[in-house]
Amino acid sequence: MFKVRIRHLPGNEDLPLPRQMSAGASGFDIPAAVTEPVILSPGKRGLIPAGFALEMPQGLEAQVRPRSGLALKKGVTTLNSPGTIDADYRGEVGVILINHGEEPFTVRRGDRIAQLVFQEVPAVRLEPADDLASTARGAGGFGHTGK
Ligand SMILES: O=c1ccn([C@H]2C[C@H](O)[C@@H](COP(=O)(O)OP(=O)(O)OP(=O)(O)O)O2)c(=O)[nH]1
Repeated sequence: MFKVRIRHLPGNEDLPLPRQMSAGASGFDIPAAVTEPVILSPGKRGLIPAGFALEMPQGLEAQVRPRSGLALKKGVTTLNSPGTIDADYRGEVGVILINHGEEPFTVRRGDRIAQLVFQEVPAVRLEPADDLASTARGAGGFGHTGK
């Protein structure tokens, strides 16, 4: 179990904290912290504030992921999916939403627009090398095995 500290930014104490909607849910749903409704026209994107900031232990990240219901029913998703919240980021979490649907989409205060999933991030040091170990795949990629 990891402990992640969270604080509402001033003026957002009325919003619920992100929460898991079932005991086994991976994600903590993020309520929108817009003060006025925001309308995303078809094809448009916007940065929706979440109204809170996080303090994670080093070695964790938080991913901002879409909600499948919004994606399926409205065509609304997170553009940079998954968004990355770094362990050392102390600013307000934001959700970059895009409307791929045919209808305008309205974001209202408190709407659950995305979800936060916490992940462990291994410590990695990149080591410059002249040769890389060979494999059967080699440089094949991008669909080289066919359909
Ligand atoms: O969906 C997102 C993605 C990022 N962030 C915040 C937290 C993250 O730690 C910071 C930087 O994100 P990222 O590294 O993806 O952005 P960048 O474009 O590389 O900007 P920077 O140069 O600030 O790192 O922005 C969010 O609030 N929501």
